[in-house]
Amino acid sequence: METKDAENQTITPETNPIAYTLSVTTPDEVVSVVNSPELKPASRPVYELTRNVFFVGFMVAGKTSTSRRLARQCGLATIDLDAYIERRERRSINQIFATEGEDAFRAMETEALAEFAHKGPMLVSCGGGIVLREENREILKQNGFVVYLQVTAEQAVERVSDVSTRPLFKDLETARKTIAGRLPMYEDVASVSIDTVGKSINVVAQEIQDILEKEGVLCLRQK
Ligand SMILES: Nc1ncnc2c1ncn2[C@@H]1O[C@H](COP(=O)(O)OP(=O)(O)O)[C@@H](O)[C@H]1O
Ligand SMILES: O=C(O)C1=C[C@@H](OP(=O)(O)O)[C@@H](O)[C@H](O)C1
Ligand SMILES: [Mg+2]
Repeated sequence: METKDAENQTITPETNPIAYTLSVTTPDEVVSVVNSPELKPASRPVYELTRNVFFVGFMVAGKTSTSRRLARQCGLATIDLDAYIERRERRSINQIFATEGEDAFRAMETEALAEFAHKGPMLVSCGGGIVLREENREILKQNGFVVYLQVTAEQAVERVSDVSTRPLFKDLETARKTIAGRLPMYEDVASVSIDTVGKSINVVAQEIQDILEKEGVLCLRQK
């Protein structure tokens, strides 16, 4: 499938490796893009990861946007599990929920997580419900550094512009209950927790970069 950027130019591994990794349809593609000898010097990654970094947290915490921002500022590969599932299935998350139900989606989510856990290291933004399955929590804990982005139900409602793309996002009361119910699971997997309330995506991304460098998860590339 051909991918275009904001100027409607075709994105290839050579022209824009970071954007390209957002749209792969097989896990092996990410590895070949990032390690491609064809990359122009200007496109080569500046930093490298020593481990995967998984982003978890409730819907609209900023997992997708923050991991993309960090990928761009550090020159890292990133994959969004929801976007990957949508491209591979050629259907939206909403359509998958509507036609096959949540259990079928959760099975696809586990499969995608397990695939990417061993293709990195890379930034992996997960869907908000990734922590629901114990199997997933084990994969997260054993295969990388887990960044838990915290958000309140009030802030989530303020941020969410279009609930129709998130079948499980209903209203403030449901968001409160879901966050409370998932909290122990997010805390169980978290290597670090970051409060995102009142902070911009750029500020959160910089905070994460500083933590990853301090923890030795993110290093300047040697060559
Ligand atoms: N820290 C933030 N400050 C303001 N808006 C944010 C922040 N993080 C995310 N958003 C906005 O919230 C919406 C959902 O963000 P997204 O990254 O898709 O969240 P998630 O992947 O956690 O569901 C987007 O419109 C995004 O611009
Ligand atoms: O919290 C959840 O159960 C879900 C979160 C969504 O991802 P985001 O957290 O990126 O919105 C998406 O995976 C699906 O709609 C289910
Ligand atoms: Mg997301």
